[in-house]
Amino acid sequence: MMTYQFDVLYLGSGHGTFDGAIPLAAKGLRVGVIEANKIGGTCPNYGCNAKILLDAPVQLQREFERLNGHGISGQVQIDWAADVKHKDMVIQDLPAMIAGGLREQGVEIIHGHGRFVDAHTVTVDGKEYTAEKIVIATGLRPKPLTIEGQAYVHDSTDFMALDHMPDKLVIIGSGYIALEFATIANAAGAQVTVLFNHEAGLKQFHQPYVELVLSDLIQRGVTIVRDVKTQAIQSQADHLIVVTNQSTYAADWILNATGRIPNTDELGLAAIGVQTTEQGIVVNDHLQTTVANIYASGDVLDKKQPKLTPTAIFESLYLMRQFAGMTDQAIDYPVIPTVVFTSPRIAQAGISVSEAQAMPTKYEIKRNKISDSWYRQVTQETVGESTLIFDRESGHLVGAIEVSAQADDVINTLLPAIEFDYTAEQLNRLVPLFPSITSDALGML
Ligand SMILES: Cc1cc2nc3c(=O)[nH]c(=O)nc-3n(C[C@H](O)[C@H](O)[C@H](O)COP(=O)(O)OP(=O)(O)OC[C@H]3O[C@@H](n4cnc5c(N)ncnc54)[C@H](O)[C@@H]3O)c2cc1C
Ligand SMILES: NC(=O)c1ccc[n+]([C@@H]2O[C@H](COP(=O)([O-])OP(=O)(O)OC[C@H]3O[C@@H](n4cnc5c(N)ncnc54)[C@H](O)[C@@H]3O)[C@@H](O)[C@H]2O)c1
Repeated sequence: MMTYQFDVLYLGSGHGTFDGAIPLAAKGLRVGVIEANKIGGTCPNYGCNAKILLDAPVQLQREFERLNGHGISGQVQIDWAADVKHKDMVIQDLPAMIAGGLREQGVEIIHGHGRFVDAHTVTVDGKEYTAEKIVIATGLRPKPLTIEGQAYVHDSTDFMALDHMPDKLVIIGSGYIALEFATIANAAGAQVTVLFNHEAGLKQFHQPYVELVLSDLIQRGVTIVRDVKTQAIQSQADHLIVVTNQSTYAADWILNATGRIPNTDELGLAAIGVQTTEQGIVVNDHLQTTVANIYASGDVLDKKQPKLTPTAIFESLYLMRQFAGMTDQAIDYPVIPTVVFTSPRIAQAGISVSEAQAMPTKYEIKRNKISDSWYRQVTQETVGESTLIFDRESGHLVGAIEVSAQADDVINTLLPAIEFDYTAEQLNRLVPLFPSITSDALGML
């Protein structure tokens, strides 16, 4: 019988890995993690944590704006350079903290780019590591633009490291990153133009709510250009020009936010028989690839679930339980909520409005204006709406969508009712703190 150095070896150290690798090693398994870049991967270093720190002053600015003249006065100015410094200060220790958590349980961390030699062997800088099971959790990277002048565009990581906010920012894209970063840059004083390649933005979100967010951004001076094809970037003496099929746009800085692609191409997967698609690694319902001892986790999967941190955490914990012999069941995904951190935000969970509209005999749709919620007057919140979807037969909540400053908190509050199919009796026994947004959110049921 072959003996391997590790029971489980992970490629990548993001949430698709470490949430599961730490408890797995704590159970006594020999675990290794190979990381080419910063420990912790995208979310802590260049994703969620970094982004939300830059968004916090925007939220404060908006709340101040709403309460201005209601007991406070003045203006909140964002000092971008100081804001970026604060972000760096808060996140700089996360890689060491995560590495510490891994090492404390005996996980060996190997720095470098891993590539398969065979189904049980990975090479890093010429040194080979063997494992009984290998988990590919290599995540995504920005999709490059394939146009003339592409070298002049930057990605989301570059944006969050900018030492000053450019005067004129052009953003190419219409998804999460395009609209969250347009919100932040506009609040920090940039003149922002966003180029959509379609008529609609944020296609996975309820479109009337997306339009509400877009009209708020337009009112604040953001230019949204729809259905436009970006053709080239040209460099002038002191600025850049974005050439499109509609017009040209001057820019000091250009953000490419046209999506992210899986890190599968430099792993040697084809040679060992691991099947991939353009969306990522093909797995079965046990997250097992087409090679029996190789698994995959997180954003790198070809999956229908949203490619988000909570999904990656759920998958890494599922694999931990499977490898530790705690389950042999297929992965059973819970309801995964999604939010776009614009201002106002849009958050949603469960059955969507379009799904409900397609089955009117099964689902009932109820709309609530946030002006019906007393608690919103605390911060003078006036822009917003929520849509709740109920199963007609049981009367239970099966979906919720909200656009408002506190949409993320409202959807988090309603999530257990959707996931655990709460009955009216169970809801009656939920006694939230009062006054609170939670109390108002549950009051809608
Ligand atoms: C700007 C931005 C904002 C985001 N905001 C949110 C948010 O608000 N909420 C949310 O839920 N999600 C957000 N996300 C998504 C979230 O970051 C990802 O879903 C999450 O990081 C996925 O974890 P992962 O472990 O699958 O991949 P990653 O965190 O990307 O980790 C993969 C790791 O693998 C390493 N790697 C790749 N190839 C190799 C190799 N051959 N050898 C060794 N190492 C390798 C990479 O260096 C990387 O560290 C955001 C993403 C971005 C880019
Ligand atoms: N709040 C959050 O949870 C959050 C925030 C940021 C990022 N993320 C994650 O990060 C990943 C990447 O986000 P993203 O915004 O880059 O991708 P995305 O897939 O959300 O959006 C990409 C957008 O770019 C558009 N596009 C594609 N090619 C284009 C072109 N040539 N010109 C103009 N537009 C083009 C697409 O139509 C799409 O709307 C996603 O997996 C997302 O889940 C999540």
